[in-house]
Amino acid sequence: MLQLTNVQVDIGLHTILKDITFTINKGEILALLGHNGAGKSTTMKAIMGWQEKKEGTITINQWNQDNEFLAFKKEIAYIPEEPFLLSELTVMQHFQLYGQSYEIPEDIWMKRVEKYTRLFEIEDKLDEYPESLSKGMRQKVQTICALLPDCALLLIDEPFMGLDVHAAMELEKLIKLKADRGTSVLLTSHQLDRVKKIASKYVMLQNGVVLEERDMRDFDDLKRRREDGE
Ligand SMILES: Nc1ncnc2c1ncn2[C@@H]1O[C@H](COP(=O)(O)OP(=O)(O)OP(=O)(O)O)[C@@H](O)[C@H]1O
Repeated sequence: MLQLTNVQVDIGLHTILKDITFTINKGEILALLGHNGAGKSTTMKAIMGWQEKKEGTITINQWNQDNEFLAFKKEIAYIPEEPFLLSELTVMQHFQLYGQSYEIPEDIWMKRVEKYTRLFEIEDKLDEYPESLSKGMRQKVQTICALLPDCALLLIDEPFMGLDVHAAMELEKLIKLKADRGTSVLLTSHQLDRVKKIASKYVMLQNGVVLEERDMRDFDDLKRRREDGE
């Protein structure tokens, strides 16, 4: 489904990502792990085309990012680390914008807006502008925008950060549901306990290179063996 091959990203004189190669299959949830500065957000931005790559290829299904960018982009919904909302649009207008951009049928769009605003407890904020929302509420709006369409790939940078306990639990369930219905999910998170519950695979980044790509089940075993010096 998503394939990164030998992706390199330079920022200024520095190589931030080097030879990044991994795959996510249809309906798979893959966690991108690593310390602060390992290159997780840069990988997400490179997939989105927000960060130019120097080398390598990124494809989703049959679409190559370099040659068919619009078709490629339409396959992705993205929740960035920092909410990215438009100050001149209300909450509802953001949902309408996503509905139109992703051509979601009106009845499905309506049902999802009702469901997600109820689950994330922001039904009473629909006419508000981003500046009057708390950071967590802005995060919820951004999250709902990305959950509205049925994209092939859902990219989520730190999905649970800033969300209250209830919203984080709902999001966890919704991510699993999306994956069960065929969406592939790439997420980054420092909340390992939560990630271990939902991801089936992980890619560990270190200083911009892939250290390992494995089943999530192997994570604790490998960590223990490393700590034991095996
Ligand atoms: N715009 C930029 N200009 C210069 N360096 C950058 C820029 N963006 C990222 N970097 C560098 O790229 C490296 C990877 O950053 P990135 O944000 O991808 O890490 P991360 O794994 O997402 O970290 P975190 O867990 O802290 O979110 C870091 O060394 C960072 O300083």
